[in-house]
Formats: sequence, structure tokens, C-alpha cells
Amino acid sequence: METASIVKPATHGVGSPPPPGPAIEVSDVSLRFETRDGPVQALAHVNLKVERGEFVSFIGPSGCGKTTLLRAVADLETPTEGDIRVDGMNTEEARLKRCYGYVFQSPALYPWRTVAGNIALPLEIMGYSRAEREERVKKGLDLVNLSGFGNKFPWQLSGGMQQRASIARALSFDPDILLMDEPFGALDEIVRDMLNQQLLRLWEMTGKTVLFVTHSIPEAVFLSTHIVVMSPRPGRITDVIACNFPRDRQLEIRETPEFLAIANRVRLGLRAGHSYDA
Ligand SMILES: Nc1ncnc2c1ncn2[C@@H]1O[C@H](COP(=O)(O)OP(=O)(O)OP(=O)(O)O)[C@@H](O)[C@H]1O
Repeated sequence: METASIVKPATHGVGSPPPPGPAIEVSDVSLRFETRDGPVQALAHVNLKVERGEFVSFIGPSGCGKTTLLRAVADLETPTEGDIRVDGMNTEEARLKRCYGYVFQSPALYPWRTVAGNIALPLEIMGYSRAEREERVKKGLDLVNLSGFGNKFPWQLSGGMQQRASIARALSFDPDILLMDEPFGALDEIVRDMLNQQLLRLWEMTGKTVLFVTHSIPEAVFLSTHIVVMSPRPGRITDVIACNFPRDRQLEIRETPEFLAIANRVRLGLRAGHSYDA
């Protein structure tokens, strides 16, 4: 017999109302790493509220603390000061209740497990029954357009397909929130365009709250409801830009004056905080 559920996700079932309040609230968060060469101030006085269903991108120069902020939300780093609430809980509670899925820059799939086996892994750890695992894996594969690839091994898939599998794994237990750390950074532009469109569709279909780290201005403008621009280290938020494009937007919007105006504002924000030698 299958074991009973060990950790059930904190998510509400499909059709039931989400818990009230913002999905994520970051209040005056600073984070300092103590290293052998002295302290490294990664984040300084970061304040941010992410409402449910938003798609928020983080953009800023290399080393400004984007990953650190995402990791702090995921309880993988502890702020030196300030407070973070996820679904109204502290980050440890939210982690234990599996409020979010995390997608890393590299797909990080286990090579000895099939794609279906990789997607099922969190469900196995959480004690889902075999029948429920199979149903969720099938749903996950459909969601990321990988139906028919469940029995393949990761090395039999392209980089873009591997990253889609890792997104399906992060969503397998149906968390409300998806934390994505530059998931498409290593992919070529054509594949990235395709994945951006697929991610947008997935977001539209599922209504998840997404926090997304990127270095790409067009990617941020195309995907987001809000773009958070950060300064060089210590990372501070210097601008939060609203993008009000329709949810079913197509890649062609990248040629519109509205799109270019937002992209320009992001570019100016990044330039203002950075001295480029080139
Ligand atoms: N565990 C750690 N110990 C010490 N310093 C760290 C640690 N993790 C990150 N840092 C430092 O904190 C700063 C912020 O790093 P972080 O990876 O969050 O930046 P980032 O904006 O995500 O960078 P990139 O865009 O290059 O991925 C950097 O200077 C980094 O070297």
C-alpha cells in the first residue's frame, strides 16, 4: 500500500479561493554574507509586495542579488534584517508547506530517471499515491507540451525540452507560486522565444504567481505584469515598472511603441545604476 501523505502542499484545490493577502511580501530585507574576505552586502532594504497571479521579473546587473532574493523567498538564505512572508507565512513554514516550485538556471534533472520519473520525484517524496502521481505527471507533461516524452531520459531531450520538464516538475504538486531563476538563460534566442510564449500560456492557464529572474530586457517586458529593476550590489529596488499588455499577447508586441517605451525605461534604469566600461 502507498504511504499516506507526509507533506501536503498548502495549495487550495482547483476552483477553491486562494488565501487572502499578497502572495509574497518582502519588508525591509537586507542580507549580508560573511566570507573569509569580509562581509558581502548582497541586499539592502528591499521592499516588495507581489499580488496573487502576477508575473514579476527581476532584472539587474550581474551580482546585484537577484538570485539571493529569490533564494531568501525560498528559505535557502536567511535575511540579516527584515521579514519575508509567503502566502502569509514565514519562509520556513512556506517551504515546509510547499507553497512554491523552484526552477533553476540549469534543468537539474536526474539523468538516471526518465522525464516522468523526474517530474514524479517531488510527489514521491511527498507521499502521493502511485495513481495520483501518474495522473499528475501526465497533466504536467501536457502542460509543458512534452506528452509522449515521459519515458525518455533527460539526455535524450534538447536543452529547451529539459527546461520544460523541470518546469513540469516544479508544478507537479500544484503550488500557487513559481520561483524561476533565469530558466532560459542558457538557451538560444529562437528556443527562448518559444519557451517565453509557452510560459506565458501556462501562466494564463494556471493563474500562478511567478517570480522570474532574467538578464534579458525583452524577455522581462514580454512576460511580466511588473518589472523590478535592481541596482548593483548591494541590491536595492530602483524601479518597479507596470506592463499592462493583454495576457494572450504574441511575440509581435515587441515591435509596438508601448513595448519599446517600457524596454527603454528598463534600459535607462539599469544604466543609471551602472558604470559600463564598454
Ligand atoms: N553563499 C554566498 N557567500 C558569499 N557571497 C555570496 C554568496 N551567494 C552570493 N554571494 C554574493 O552575493 C552577491 C549577489 O549574488 P547573486 O547571485 O544573488 O547575484 P545575481 O544578481 O543573481 O547575479 P547573476 O545575475 O550574475 O546571477 C554577489 O556578489 C555574490 O558573489
